[in-house]
Amino acid sequence: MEGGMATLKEFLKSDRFATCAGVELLEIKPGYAHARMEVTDRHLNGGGVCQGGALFTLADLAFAAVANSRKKLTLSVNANITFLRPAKLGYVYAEAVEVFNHHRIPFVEVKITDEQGELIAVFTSSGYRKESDLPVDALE
Ligand SMILES: CC(C)(COP(=O)(O)OP(=O)(O)OC[C@H]1O[C@@H](n2cnc3c(N)ncnc32)[C@H](O)[C@@H]1OP(=O)(O)O)[C@@H](O)C(=O)NCCC(=O)NCCSC(=O)Cc1ccccc1
Repeated sequence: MEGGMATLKEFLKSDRFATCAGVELLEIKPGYAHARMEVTDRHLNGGGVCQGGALFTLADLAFAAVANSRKKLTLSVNANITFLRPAKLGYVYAEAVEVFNHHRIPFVEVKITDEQGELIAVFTSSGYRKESDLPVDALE
């Protein structure tokens, strides 16, 4: 990011691993974020379904968006994912909600669904919110 102030969406584009995996942030509001990723051939594991780490990466960026939507730098200190159904080729969506907006240790839940709206995975994470302000002036 050049010249200081930008949006949180632009700030998070510097997460090149997630960007390379095809993760796109669709919406960020205070306490809420929506993201998607297209599952392509390169996301598949040996079993022919979307690799778990790819789904984790989608959830991780959605976590980053919602946890940082308060404009204070917030990093994940633990994360858990439960895979409920296999994801096949096509879009998967992540809806992230800050369930507990604690000033220091917020808690976030991310639900991943497929194009049919079927629940694919649930990710939960606690963040650590630092005092430092993010160099952003808007969310999107
Ligand atoms: C940021 C912070 C959590 C805190 O930093 P500071 O404020 O400088 O403070 P300090 O490090 O001194 O810690 C204070 C105290 O807390 C303790 N403690 C720490 N963790 C734990 C624990 N899990 N469990 C128990 N205790 C823990 C620590 O030992 C210390 O204890 P002490 O006072 O000596 O007794 C730092 O430890 C860190 O970077 N951790 C790795 C986070 C990371 O890499 N996450 C993944 C990537 S981010 C992501 O996924 C999303 C994203 C993307 C893009 C943008 C944004 C987000």
